[in-house]
Amino acid sequence: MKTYLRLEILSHDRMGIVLDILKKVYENNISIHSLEVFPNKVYIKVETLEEAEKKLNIVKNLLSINGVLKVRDIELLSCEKNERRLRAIIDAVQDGILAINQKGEVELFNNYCETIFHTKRENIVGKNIKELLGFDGPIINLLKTGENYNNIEVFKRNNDNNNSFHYITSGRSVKDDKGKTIAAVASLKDINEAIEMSNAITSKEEFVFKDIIGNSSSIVKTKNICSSVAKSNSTILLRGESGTGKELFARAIHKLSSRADRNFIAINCAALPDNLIESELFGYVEGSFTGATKNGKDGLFKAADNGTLFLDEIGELSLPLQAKLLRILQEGTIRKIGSTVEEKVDVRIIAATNRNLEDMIKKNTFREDLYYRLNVIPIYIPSLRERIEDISMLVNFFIKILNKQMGKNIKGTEMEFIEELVKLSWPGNIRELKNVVERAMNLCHGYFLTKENLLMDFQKAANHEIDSENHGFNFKLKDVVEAAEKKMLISAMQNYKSYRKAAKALGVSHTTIVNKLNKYGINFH
Ligand SMILES: Nc1ncnc2c1ncn2[C@@H]1O[C@H](COP(=O)(O)OP(=O)(O)OP(=O)(O)O)[C@@H](O)[C@H]1O
Repeated sequence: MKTYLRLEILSHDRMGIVLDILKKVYENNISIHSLEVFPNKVYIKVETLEEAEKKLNIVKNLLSINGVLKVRDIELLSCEKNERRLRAIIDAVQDGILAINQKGEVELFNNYCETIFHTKRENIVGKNIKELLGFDGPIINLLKTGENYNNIEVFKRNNDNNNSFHYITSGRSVKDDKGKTIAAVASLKDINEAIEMSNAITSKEEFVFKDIIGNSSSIVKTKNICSSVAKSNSTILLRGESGTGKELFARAIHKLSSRADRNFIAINCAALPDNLIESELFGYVEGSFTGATKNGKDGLFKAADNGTLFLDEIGELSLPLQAKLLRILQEGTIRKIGSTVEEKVDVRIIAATNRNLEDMIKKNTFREDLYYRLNVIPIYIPSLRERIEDISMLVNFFIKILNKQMGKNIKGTEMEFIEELVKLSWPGNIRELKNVVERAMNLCHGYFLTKENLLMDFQKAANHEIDSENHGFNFKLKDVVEAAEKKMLISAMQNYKSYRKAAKALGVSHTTIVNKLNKYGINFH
C-alpha cells in the first residue's frame, strides 16, 4: 500500500506563489498526487519520500521561496478530511445513499447500497443506475428535470427474491453555478423499515386508511368495519356505487390482514371477455387452446395463493363462470384450462359490485348459491351524496395530488366552490369529483378555485337532477326550485346555444341567464 507525505505551506498571499511551489517540487523530481490551494495556504500530497534527507531538502527548498513562511507535516489534506467525514456520515445512516453523475453512473454511495443492490461495492461504483435497478428509477427523471422528489415508492418484484427491490426514495439535484443539474443524490429506505417507522408513530389502521379521505360518520363507520373484518379469512362482498372507493377499501382490508405481505391481485370481471377471464383466473396448460403460450400459464388464483384476490364488478361474470367460481369457493381447488389436475389454493376473496345482485337473482342472471358464498361479510361503501361533509376534504386532497401532477400551485378553494359541489348528486362519486377538480384546476389562473372554474358535463348535470328526483332525497323547497331552474337553464342553453335566445325563451333578461349560469357553476362554451 502506498503511503503519502502531506505538507501544509503557509505563505503571504502573493501572485505566482503557487507556480513557484510547483516549480520547486518539480525541480526536486517529486510528482504531486494532490494539491489544494487557499489564500495564504497551500496543501500538497506526494508519495512518501524514502530518504529523510530528500524530505528535509524539499522542506528547505520550499522555505526558500519568496513569501513562504512555514512548512509542516499534516495528517490529511482538508478535502480528504471532508471526504472521510462525509463517508463516515453516510455510512452511519441506515438507508441507502448514492450520487450519480449526468450519465447516470454511480459516483458515491454508502455501505448500505451493497445490501440494496445485493452486490459488492466494486460492482456498484461507476455502474449505470438503470443497470443496477433494472428499471428507470425516479432519479433518472430528476437528472432530466432537476426536480427534487420526496418519498416515492420504487418496486421491482422478481421470482428470485434476492433480486426483489422495494424502497421509498427521495432525491435531490446537484446544480452548477448556472442552475443546471449536473448530478443527483438519492436516499433509499427499505419499505419494511418505512412501514415500521410509520407504525411507530401512527397506528397501522391510520397508515392503511390514510389515502381513503373522509371523516364523515358514514365513512369512519365503514373504515371501522373493514378493520375489524380484515383479520379473518372470510369472503367479503363490497357494495356501493361506481367510484365510491371499493377497490381502495379492498386493498386496505388486504393490508390490514395477515396476508399483507403476500399478493393482492385485482381483476375486473367486466373488462375481459369470458374466455380471457377464465384463462386469466385459472391459468392453462400448454396447447390447451389456440394462442396459448408455450409451457402454459399460471392463473391469478395461483398468483394470489396465500394472498387476496379482488374480483371487481362480480355482477358482470357470466353464468358459466359463476358456476366455476362457486366450485372453487366450495372446494378450495383450481384446475387449469386443459388440465385434469386439481391444485389446492388458499385465497381470500373480496368481491365488489355496484349492481343489485338480489334483483339479478330474481332475473336468473346471478346464481343464488354463489351470492350466499360471496355475501359472507357484506360491506356497504357510502356514496358521496351520503357524506357531502367530506367533499371539502376530498377536494383539498385532490388539489394537492394534482398540483404535483400538473405543476400548479393552487392553494385551495373559495367557499362558493364547495357550496356548489355540495348541491350536486354525484352519480360518479369520488372519481367524478376528482375529474371536476382537475377541470377546475385547468381553468383556474389564480391561487383559489372559484365557482367560475366549475365546468360540469351538461348531459350529466341534467341527468343528476333527474336522478336526484328519482332517489327521492329530502330536498328543501329551495333545493327543488334550484334543481328545476338549473335543469331548465341547461336545457335552454343546449337548445338555443345563446344567452339572448335562451333568455327570451325563458322570459327573463339576458343578465339573469348569465347570473344564474354563474350561480350554478355552469360554463357554457
Ligand atoms: N375516500 C377516498 N379518498 C380518496 N380517493 C378516493 C376515495 N374513494 C375513491 N377514491 C378514488 O376514486 C377513484 C375510484 O375509486 P375505486 O376504483 O376504488 O372505486 P370503485 O368503487 O372500485 O369504482 P368501480 O365500481 O367503478 O370499479 C380512485 O382514483 C380512487 O383512488
